[in-house]
Amino acid sequence: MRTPIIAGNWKMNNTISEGLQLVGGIKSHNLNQDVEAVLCVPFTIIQDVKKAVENTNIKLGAQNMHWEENGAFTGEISPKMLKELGVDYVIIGHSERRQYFNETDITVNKKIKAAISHDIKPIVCVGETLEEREANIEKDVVKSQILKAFEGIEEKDLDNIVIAYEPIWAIGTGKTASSDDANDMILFIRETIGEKYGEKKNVIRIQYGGSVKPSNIKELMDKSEIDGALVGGASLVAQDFVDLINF
Ligand SMILES: O=C[C@H](O)COP(=O)(O)O
Repeated sequence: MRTPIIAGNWKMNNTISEGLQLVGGIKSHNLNQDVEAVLCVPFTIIQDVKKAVENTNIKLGAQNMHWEENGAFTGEISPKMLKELGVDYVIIGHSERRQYFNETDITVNKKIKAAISHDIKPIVCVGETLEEREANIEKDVVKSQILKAFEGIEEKDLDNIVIAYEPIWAIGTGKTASSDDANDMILFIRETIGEKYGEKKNVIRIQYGGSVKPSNIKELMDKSEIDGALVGGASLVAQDFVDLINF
């Protein structure tokens, strides 16, 4: 039985005061304790959100990190720094990082290894573009992303890795993949993991992401292979995020 995990990705939104107001709104509701709730917040708010979620079951995440512990990498944040702040999760390889910041399958792989070695759980993002889906190569694309991301990753680490399948055409567009299409691709990802790791495929949690909102969460979560959601826009509204956790 895989524990459902719903993670909010605030992206580049919320100052400290705005973020604390949002967390306050979320905390003022009862949250389903059987669902793991994660807030992936900007680096500038991590310390404050950490304090704000103390004594709750809400977990803390970052949205990116470098793979080295320290060094001459101006503007970067290391896994060691995140660990010191008490971060539980880190998003790796989000399509916006791949698209705008030259994130590659190679850097994704290095970052996953660095996260694991610092005891931070990576949320590894994969997904195809609209052009790739229209060319019917979406499964080839996603399989290649998965195999490259998991190069050199040991079977024992799969318990602590989450995959997020996010078709790029569904991110922030209001277009959601149908729950059947999302489930079909997530099953395919699970089978791909199975080819490499055997029965461990049944342990790894795989989320769907892309225009997830209170009105479609239940249909997605009812699918056999979908273990949760990585949520952008709807995670910025306290009531919506609460409704997602309490689907
Ligand atoms: O990380 C979250 C995804 O990019 C989805 O964003 P969205 O829910 O705004 O479509």
